[in-house]
Amino acid sequence: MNDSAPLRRPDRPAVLLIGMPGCGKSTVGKPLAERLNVPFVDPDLLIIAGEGGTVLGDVSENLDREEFLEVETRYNLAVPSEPSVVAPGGSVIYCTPAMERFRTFAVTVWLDVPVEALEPRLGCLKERAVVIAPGATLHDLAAERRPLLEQWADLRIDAADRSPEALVDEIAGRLAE
Ligand SMILES: Nc1ncnc2c1ncn2[C@@H]1O[C@H](COP(=O)(O)OP(=O)(O)O)[C@@H](O)[C@H]1O
Ligand SMILES: O=C(O)C1=C[C@@H](OP(=O)(O)O)[C@@H](O)[C@H](O)C1
Ligand SMILES: [Mg+2]
Repeated sequence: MNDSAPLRRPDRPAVLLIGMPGCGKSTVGKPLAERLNVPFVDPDLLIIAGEGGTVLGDVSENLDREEFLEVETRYNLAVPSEPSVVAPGGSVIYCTPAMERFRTFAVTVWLDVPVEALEPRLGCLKERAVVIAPGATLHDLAAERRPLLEQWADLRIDAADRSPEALVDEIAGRLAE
């Protein structure tokens, strides 16, 4: 993470939201896109529409971890490199080719929410298709993902105990600096 580089650059017209499942990427992404007056893209919805099913779990149930990440990589690689706010599934950080490409046209913002705040927000992890090893806890997952989130993020936002509106204000403000 490089906190001193300018965030807003003409060659990076998109905003990519990353973070643990339940941190609010989809919830914050929509009003952030409205604020920035750009389209909102939720690649998970494109996966469901393209692969069939009503929740992502329908897509993932017959796939192993690597197969699911291949599907996720493919759909994220297809996101247009245009002004937009993109809110993929939290597992996008494992999709290296897609992340390398996002890095060429998006500012990556990490919504950092502690596990204690995520737990009550998350319903069925299986229905959400969370990429988690059998028997692993959300704490295990957060510890595994933190280095990757640090690696990919241009900006970390402390998103604990803050409303989506407050987060939109902060992200839009930081992008305008
Ligand atoms: N800032 C927030 N404060 C309180 N609840 C939130 C906040 N952001 C999201 N939520 C709630 O948490 C749940 C997960 O949000 P979601 O946007 O689906 O997260 P993600 O896309 O990161 O998995 C939803 O029920 C949503 O209403
Ligand atoms: O973090 C994860 O392993 C996942 C989180 C889910 O998305 P959200 O982060 O939007 O909950 C899911 O759709 C994704 O593909 C897998
Ligand atoms: Mg989401």
